[in-house]
Amino acid sequence: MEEKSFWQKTVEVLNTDVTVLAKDVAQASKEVWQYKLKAGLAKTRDKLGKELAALFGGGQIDEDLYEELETVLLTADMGVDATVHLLKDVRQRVSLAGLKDASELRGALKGALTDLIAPLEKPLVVEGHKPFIIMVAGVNGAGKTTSIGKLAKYFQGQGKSVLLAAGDTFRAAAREQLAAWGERNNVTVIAQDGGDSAAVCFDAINAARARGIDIVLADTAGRLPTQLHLMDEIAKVKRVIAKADPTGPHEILLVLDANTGQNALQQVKAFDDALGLTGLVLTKLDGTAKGGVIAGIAKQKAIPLRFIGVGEGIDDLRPFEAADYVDALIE
Ligand SMILES: Nc1nc2c(ncn2[C@@H]2O[C@H](COP(=O)(O)OP(=O)(O)OP(=O)(O)O)[C@@H](O)[C@H]2O)c(=O)[nH]1
Repeated sequence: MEEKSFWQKTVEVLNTDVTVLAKDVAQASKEVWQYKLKAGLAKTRDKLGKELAALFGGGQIDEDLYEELETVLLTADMGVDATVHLLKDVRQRVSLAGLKDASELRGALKGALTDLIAPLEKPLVVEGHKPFIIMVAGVNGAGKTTSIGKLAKYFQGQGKSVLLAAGDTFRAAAREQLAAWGERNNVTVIAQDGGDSAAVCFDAINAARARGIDIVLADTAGRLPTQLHLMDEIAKVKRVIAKADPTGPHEILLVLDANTGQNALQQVKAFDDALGLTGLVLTKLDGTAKGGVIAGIAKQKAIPLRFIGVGEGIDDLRPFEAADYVDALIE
């Protein structure tokens, strides 16, 4: 074999160092996120954790214990269906493993909850279309505009170029919020004074195509599922996007505020009926003790939970990972 030159050896060493460094950075970033997730879920964990600690403190597993567990899960906003499902699963685990002591229920519950919410863990892959068009919907104040800013930063971090469509033409402040954010981060924002949402999205897609942009993030105005004319209007936005690109939109995200608890389930159903959702974003998990709502969502219909938000900071939105979530929720 030919002897390697000095430069070949040097390049090899440098490459190894860069790989090791990249791994260190990725690991550190994951640890920071796990810490944030834990801190963010503190309110839910404090409530749930204290109640579970009292239950799992000791003694025998009996019917009274199951009843108390049922109450704890319901008050953590898991909802009736998810609670019934979890209790059944926990009972099965107890009988299969021959568990007797209450302290052993913790592991059984964690296993059952992880299995229930695991189908929601499907990260968004923004490949296959250029531009990849992501339409963002939700009720007023759910965190749509803020999440779009965070997502733009997240995708830029993956080396993608991003263009924002200020499709929330109803709230002038939303357009300004997006424009200011775009300016700070060197991201083009397509907006119109008083224009309609569908027209802004149409223009944005054409602009993105002309500029060779990878991803279009389209904001829309907040609306309640009961405002039927506004639900019709958002269905029109989707149809107009498909006129600009017959393959789009490639992702239709519903942004949900975790504080709404069980009400989130109705929002998912109504927006799914109107738009055919492909993904969810759950924001403000940091401000609520209702983090259990994820279980309710999973039980109703496992629409992928693409991202969860645990704060107002630009890096406080990340892909959802079921096991991390359960670890942060139940110690
Ligand atoms: N604590 C916390 N606050 C958040 C999070 N995500 C968004 N917010 C805050 O929620 C508030 C509303 O966010 P917006 O992004 O303006 O909501 P929107 O859905 O665009 O609102 P409309 O345009 O009125 O429909 C802002 O003050 C955000 O900073 C989160 O994960 N945690």
